[in-house]
Amino acid sequence: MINNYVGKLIVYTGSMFSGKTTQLLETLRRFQIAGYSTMLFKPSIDTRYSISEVVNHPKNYRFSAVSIEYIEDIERYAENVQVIGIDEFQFIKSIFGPLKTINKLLLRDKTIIIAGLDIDFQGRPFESMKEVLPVADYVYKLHAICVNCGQDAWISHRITDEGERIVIGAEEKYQPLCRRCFYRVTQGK
Ligand SMILES: Nc1ncnc2c1ncn2[C@@H]1O[C@H](COP(=O)(O)OP(=O)(O)O)[C@@H](O)[C@H]1O
Ligand SMILES: Cc1cn([C@H]2C[C@H](O)[C@@H](COP(=O)(O)O)O2)c(=O)[nH]c1=O
Ligand SMILES: [Zn+2]
Repeated sequence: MINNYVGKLIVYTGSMFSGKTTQLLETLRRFQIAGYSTMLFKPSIDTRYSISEVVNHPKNYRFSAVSIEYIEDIERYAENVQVIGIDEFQFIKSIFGPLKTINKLLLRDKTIIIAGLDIDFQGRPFESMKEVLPVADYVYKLHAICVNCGQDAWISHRITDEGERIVIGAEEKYQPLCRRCFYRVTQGK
């Protein structure tokens, strides 16, 4: 097979439960079927469901993954890899800014598929996602279903009283809500 799909940046974003991880794993699987070598990375703080795998919420997709703290770590692992997946991109730290490494890898003809939250539980954009979204070749904004009204969800509403920005969890801590339901629930509007 001729592997001529190279050097593209693909981003899946949206709230929790919108299908970002499922799409990322399905896209990686398709590249594997097409004969490309792949490697998946995730932030080391994300220990939800599995330490050595990325697993989607319904647990019907799983994929072996390497835990990293910094985006710069990828260069060490991915020298001979054609397609790189990165889950929970919003939590991957960087020394020189995420674009430096991303651009370097793209210029080495590696295709990169990112899945990450666009905004946090208060609606503030995640900085690293703000950097990659405008420079991506393909951006897919996905939507969960608002658990209150069934519209497209916009935000991952935290239902515990934890105030820190990073709190790892799933449905026991977060609910996808549309904008209207979020403001009604949080500000009584
Ligand atoms: N409110 C919801 N809206 C849509 N999907 C939901 C919802 N709650 C649970 N799910 C499940 O979550 C899946 C998406 O999981 P996943 O791909 O891990 O999402 P993400 O990575 O965006 O959090 C859906 O296919 C569905 O089975
Ligand atoms: C909104 C929000 C989420 N998180 C955490 C919760 C989960 O562990 C991940 C998101 O996972 P998913 O695959 O997108 O469902 O992020 C957080 O720490 N802070 C937040 O504001
Ligand atoms: Zn709603």
